[in-house]
Amino acid sequence: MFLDKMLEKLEYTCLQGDVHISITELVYDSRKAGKGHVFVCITGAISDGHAYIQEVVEKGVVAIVVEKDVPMPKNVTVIRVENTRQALAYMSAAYFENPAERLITIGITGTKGKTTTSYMIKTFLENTGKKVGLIGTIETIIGDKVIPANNTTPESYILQKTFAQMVEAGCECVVMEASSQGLMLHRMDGFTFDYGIFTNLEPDHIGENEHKDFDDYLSCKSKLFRQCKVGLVNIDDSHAERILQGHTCEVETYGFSEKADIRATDVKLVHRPGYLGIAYRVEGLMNFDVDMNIPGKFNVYNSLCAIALCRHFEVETTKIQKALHSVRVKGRVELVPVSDQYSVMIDYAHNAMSLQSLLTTLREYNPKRLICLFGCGGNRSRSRRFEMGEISSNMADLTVVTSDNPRFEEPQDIINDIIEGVKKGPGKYVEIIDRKEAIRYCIDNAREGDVIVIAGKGHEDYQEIKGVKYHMDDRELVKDILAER
Ligand SMILES: CC(=O)N[C@H]1[C@@H](OP(=O)(O)OP(=O)(O)OC[C@H]2O[C@@H](n3ccc(=O)[nH]c3=O)[C@H](O)[C@@H]2O)O[C@H](CO)[C@@H](O)[C@@H]1O[C@H](C)C(=O)N[C@@H](C)C(=O)N[C@H](CCC(=O)O)C(=O)O
Ligand SMILES: Nc1ncnc2c1ncn2[C@@H]1O[C@H](COP(=O)(O)OP(=O)(O)OP(=O)(O)O)[C@@H](O)[C@H]1O
Ligand SMILES: N[C@H](CCC[C@H](N)C(=O)O)C(=O)O
Ligand SMILES: [Mg+2]
Repeated sequence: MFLDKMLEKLEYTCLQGDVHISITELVYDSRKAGKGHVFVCITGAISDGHAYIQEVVEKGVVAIVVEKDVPMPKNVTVIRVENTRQALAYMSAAYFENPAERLITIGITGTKGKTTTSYMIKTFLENTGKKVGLIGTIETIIGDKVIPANNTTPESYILQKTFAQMVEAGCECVVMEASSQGLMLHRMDGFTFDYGIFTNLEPDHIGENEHKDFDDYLSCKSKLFRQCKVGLVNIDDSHAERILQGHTCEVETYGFSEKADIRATDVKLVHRPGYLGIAYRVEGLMNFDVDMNIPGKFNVYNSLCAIALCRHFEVETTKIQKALHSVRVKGRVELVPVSDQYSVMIDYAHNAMSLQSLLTTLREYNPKRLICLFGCGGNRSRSRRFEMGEISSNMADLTVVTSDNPRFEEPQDIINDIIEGVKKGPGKYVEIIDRKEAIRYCIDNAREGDVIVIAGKGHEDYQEIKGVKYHMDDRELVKDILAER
């Protein structure tokens, strides 16, 4: 492909050389650069692509794209843009021949519920015979191919490449999570979503390398509604109006509010031994009953917005009802069969909002005791630790503080932060740094009627320590502990 074709939709200045040159590959990592490539210099969180110009020129790169002043390398085209991440997105879309235009694209943003909703939508749409690709926190699914995820929303080049592979695999639709960082870092620039979904908003992802404050977080999420054709918005969320500020899409609303286009009413918790579920009625633009065998009031929101979306695809009501009865998402309110006497649940709640909503909804099922085990990730928003500690202390009968992914921090330091939060509330707590031993403690001390929540790691099958991911899966830990008893 010619460089000028890749730059077509971008504003740029050619500082040196010719733009009508043939390019063999688009790269943004010097380690992958080679002859005939164009290299886009990204200013990253850890390193700066502009520092590798000499290296890539020696490897035979014919053009570079920069956003900073750099010494001019010889015999190479140099393109200057305002923002190289944005340039990478536009160039990637062009390089893969705008695959998003050949897919129905559905993007979901919000603090919580994105992953759950995306699987519900995929399941519903597949019931109409459509082939649906998925991109999110757990994995990317392209037809029969499943690739574990690195990021919830991948870098633009990977995203566009994935879209192209989906088109190739015969997918008609793609449902994806649009993370706030993904929106902030221009990973989804260069195409328009057919549908944008807003689940909810609470402060999160605020801190070093993440968002500078709540306004920035909110404004990144709102970007989706200037980049989609139809927006489906949770009208009950107090931030809905701000999320829609400056929107350019058609808007449809869902929620419990009388004003919502699609409403949930008559919510009933379903509690049978070894079974926690929820039932409700859909009203407004659609009318039917729903009975789900996954728990949690928040799953009313998740399923309601998936239903609202499916209305646009004319999915038959009976198919939605059937799909909802069987839908399950790995590591999201996932019940592990352990005992008839008590319940063990693996969940991905790893911030204040999710833990609060999780524990609130589990309380409603009237467990004898609610036991909450969790740790917090290192090198992530520190405020999560104090907040989660306090919430658990206020809402659980017993909090078991342990390790999550410490990354480059000391596990004990993270635990100390959590305990500072726990101490603000009235709850009892124990501290067991080793995650397996902490789970063992919960199981050894379980009593009839208890609900034990193992929170924070959900689908993850690793524990990340100092840059290395060691195999660890909460499901396997539970199984091993039971076998060792
Ligand atoms: C902190 C952060 O956001 N890191 C992400 C980011 O890294 P970065 O671009 O800052 O990379 P960097 O290492 O500083 O390097 C800068 C540039 O120099 C280049 N480089 C680097 C070294 C070298 O030798 N040569 C070279 O050319 C790199 O290729 C890059 O282009 O860009 C990478 C590629 O897109 C991401 O994989 C990586 O995500 C890491 C894994 C991450 O954990 N990110 C989190 C914060 C994140 O994005 N989370 C959101 C939301 C999660 C959710 O709540 O669901 C997500 O969407 O995943
Ligand atoms: N609509 C919701 N509102 C509040 N909490 C929710 C909602 N849906 C799920 N949760 C809680 O949040 C956790 C994460 O849910 P899910 O993975 O669907 O959200 P997400 O938006 O994809 O999160 P992440 O950004 O971490 O990937 C669940 O395990 C559950 O505890
Ligand atoms: N996508 C989230 C995942 C956090 C999950 C938790 N287990 C942790 O490691 O902090 C993040 O990167 O902030
Ligand atoms: Mg997710």
